[in-house]
Amino acid sequence: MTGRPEPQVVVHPSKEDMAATTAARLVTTLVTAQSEGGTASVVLTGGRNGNGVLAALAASPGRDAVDWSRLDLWWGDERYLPSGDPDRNDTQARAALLDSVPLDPARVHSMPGPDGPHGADVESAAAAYAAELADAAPAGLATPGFDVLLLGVGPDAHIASLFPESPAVRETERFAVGVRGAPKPPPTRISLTLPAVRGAREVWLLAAGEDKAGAAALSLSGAGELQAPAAGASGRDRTLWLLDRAAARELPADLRPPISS
Ligand SMILES: O=C1O[C@H](COP(=O)(O)O)[C@@H](O)[C@H](O)[C@H]1O
Repeated sequence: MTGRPEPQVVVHPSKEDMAATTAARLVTTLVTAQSEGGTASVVLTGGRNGNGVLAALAASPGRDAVDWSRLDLWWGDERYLPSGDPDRNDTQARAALLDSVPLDPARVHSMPGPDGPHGADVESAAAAYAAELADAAPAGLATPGFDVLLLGVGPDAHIASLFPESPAVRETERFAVGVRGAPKPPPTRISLTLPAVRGAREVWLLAAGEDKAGAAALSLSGAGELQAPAAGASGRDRTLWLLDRAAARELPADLRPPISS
């Protein structure tokens, strides 16, 4: 994508350090956004690395610097399961952090599930989420001004529920789509699309663990977004790859920065 800053890569000594440092970075970014604009807006990710960051934030004294009542929360994707299902991304985020901070429930924009008004019709549920995004968007835009959009990176370089070579990763018009037949369970999901991801001010890709090394190297070495959806994720102001040492292991030497302590 032209006209965007090049991705920045930060390598942390361990997965735990990556989670704690990213949590601190998130606090700083949210506090700055709130002091400049009154509110802040974050898109959460599911997965092990995203939940690790939320758990680190819950455990950090810095969390009290955020005005949680003035934070809008959205999701990058959701596993299309009934509310409260332990495999839903929002259930896991609530357990890791959201249940322990004083959020305004009206600002928590979970994606629907099959127990909601759309039943098994995941395409309608995704369209409803796209409409919710549009309702919260500034005039003339289709998505809210996301300050930070978090993305876990799967071992196959998927982000959100945009899997390699899938129809969802090819979507260029809609901002949220239904996904069927995902290669990772559960097969039915809702996902933001690359156009929605690219509307965020900052996009942070989280990858810790050996199983992410191939995906990080592929995405950062010029692969196309159909093959490596993570390669297509970028923020308007900043794209940050936040890795641990194991996930950085296969990066070409010229892309591998010193380990940050
Ligand atoms: O299923 C999903 O997986 C990805 C990556 O998860 P991880 O456990 O391999 O880190 C996640 O980003 C996505 O939100 C989720 O629905």
